[in-house]
Amino acid sequence: MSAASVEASLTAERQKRQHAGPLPNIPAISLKPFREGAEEGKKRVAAEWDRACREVGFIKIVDHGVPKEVIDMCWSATEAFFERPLEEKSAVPMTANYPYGYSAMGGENLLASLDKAAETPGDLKEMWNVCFGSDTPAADHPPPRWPAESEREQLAYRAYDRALAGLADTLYRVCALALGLEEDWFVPKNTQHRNVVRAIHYPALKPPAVPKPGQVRASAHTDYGSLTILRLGGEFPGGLQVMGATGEWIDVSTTAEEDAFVINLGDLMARWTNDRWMSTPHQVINPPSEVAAVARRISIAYFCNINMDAMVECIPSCAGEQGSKYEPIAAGAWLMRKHEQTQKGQRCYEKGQS
Ligand SMILES: O=C(O)CCC(=O)C(=O)O
Ligand SMILES: [Fe+2]
Repeated sequence: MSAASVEASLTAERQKRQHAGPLPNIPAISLKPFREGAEEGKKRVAAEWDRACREVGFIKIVDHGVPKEVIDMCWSATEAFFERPLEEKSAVPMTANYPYGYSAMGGENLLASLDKAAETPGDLKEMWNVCFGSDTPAADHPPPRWPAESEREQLAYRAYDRALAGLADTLYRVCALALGLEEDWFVPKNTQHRNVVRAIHYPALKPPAVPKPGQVRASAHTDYGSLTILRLGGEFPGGLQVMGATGEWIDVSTTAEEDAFVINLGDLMARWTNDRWMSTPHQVINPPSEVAAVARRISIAYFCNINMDAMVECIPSCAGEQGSKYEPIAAGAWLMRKHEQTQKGQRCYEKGQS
């Protein structure tokens, strides 16, 4: 993908945002009134959520109800995982057919998910992905694969997955009310969900490991699924940036004290809502060179993916006067095509396919 075509695709995203006024930062929403259950509080949260999804597509949530111990356990299991020798991590590789497991430094190029031929170098990160699935998984759901002697990681990730699946359920309920649907509208779409815990390690950049021209920690992209729930680390500058209303990049970080998750919407949600809500471009930039040799960063993303065979077609309350803008698509087919695009050396999609 040439620099010009990257710019063109990001410009299109910027144009979509022109209707919204510039916002100084991403909005923050407390889930407390929703979790308390009173109708009035739920409605208020849903209205804030709708506005944030229409104008920004990125939201900080606080009072989310996920126990701190569960987050801390997953965090320390993640640090321990990335300290394993490369052979142990590589024992469970991410492949074209298994979109989970371990992906080594440079193994993914997120920019490639926006177009068909990204020629920039792979992203400066390694990743560990686990998909536990729902309590009633599809028959073809692959059981999670683990490296040897990983009981601690397995327990910590399992607990995190459970807690985040619960949070995802709450967020889908907020989405449903925000779209004028019955609160449990998304429940049947998630009976066989494929939510993924993705731990990401962006190592410190010590010479000779310095970025190649154009190489960044996570290249500009939009997420593919419905909702992403991010837990951010990183006490150093050089982190997540989100495209704001007028196309500028906004730095997004969280502090330990605020105990927030950062939520963003993915392409399927934008499509489902007929672009009422945004799947916002974002990236992770490199740390400034003065601190690059020590500035390691970890984040844990939780990608909420609905049932693979669920059809995504314009939600009735989003059709408006113009009607549906997109053809219905199966969620799984969409996700797998995106995954294949980003795997280095596995560009098995047809050229010319959109
Ligand atoms: O690490 C982060 O802060 C964001 C990662 C991300 O956007 C992704 O993996 O899709
Ligand atoms: Fe992302």
